[in-house]
Amino acid sequence: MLTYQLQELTVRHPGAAQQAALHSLNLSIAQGEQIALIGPSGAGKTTLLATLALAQQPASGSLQAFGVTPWQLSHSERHRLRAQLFLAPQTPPLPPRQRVVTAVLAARLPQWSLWRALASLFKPADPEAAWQALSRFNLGDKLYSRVDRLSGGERQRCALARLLLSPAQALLVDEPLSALDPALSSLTLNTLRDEARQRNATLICSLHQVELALAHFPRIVALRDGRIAFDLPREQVTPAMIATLYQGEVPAAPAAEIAIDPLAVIPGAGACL
Ligand SMILES: Nc1ncnc2c1ncn2[C@@H]1O[C@H](COP(=O)(O)OP(=O)(O)OP(=O)(O)O)[C@@H](O)[C@H]1O
Repeated sequence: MLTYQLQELTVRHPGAAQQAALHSLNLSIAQGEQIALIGPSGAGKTTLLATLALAQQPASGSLQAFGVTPWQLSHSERHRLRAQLFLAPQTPPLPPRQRVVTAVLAARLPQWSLWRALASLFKPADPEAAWQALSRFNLGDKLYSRVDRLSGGERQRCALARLLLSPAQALLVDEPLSALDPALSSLTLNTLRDEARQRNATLICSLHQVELALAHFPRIVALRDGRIAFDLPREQVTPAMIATLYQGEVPAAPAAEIAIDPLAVIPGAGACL
């Protein structure tokens, strides 16, 4: 079963009508796949994730999600389909004065009645579940903190804890590591991958850290200038391809790390999925 099928998909941002952010993409993604999206700044990674989350309507081409064509559905049918998708944006829009427990439990709002949702604002309905989700990102001690007292990295992990509580079957994560140190980066990617594997969800994660993309993800989709530069199993990604992808850009990873054989930094290469 396919989670996504894109054919000749072109996406333009409102106000940038002349310039497409994504040009004629063709992509098939099977249920349960784990994919890293890489590419230089402005390549189109966020736009692709927003399009897959049905937050951005394509200008042309076709997009199927879970076998249906979302933009041909009624508004309410598309809303129901969105419950199967979870987008964790780069900068999570968490209400600043809210407590972490409430912000995390908000992931369950679509499943709750209005009455239960309102009641949970005053007395969190299932703080134990929120604590467990936060603990998997090493953040259990922040359960009752206010969101605006969290650091940037803690906010990001708080948003990812929401993902664990959502029932989504496609997990779309935009640069989850930008504010995290190396140990937390690995913990975060491992937690996301374990969760996706356990529920057989599809995981698509954009990353600036090429070495972590190669170390954690079996399939690498590289974007440049809104086009797919390559779409390969990580074993087939060469240092030359990475160098070409980031040519003319300041790479996120130091040149020394990019210039080495990617397989050399992959613990148990080929063992994923
Ligand atoms: N809201 C917007 N309005 C107009 N153009 C936009 C908008 N958002 C992004 N773009 C443009 O679309 C293209 C793709 O941007 P996108 O944010 O998807 O790239 P990215 O690969 O995620 O970049 P980064 O790694 O810097 O986050 C860029 O040329 C960008 O300038």
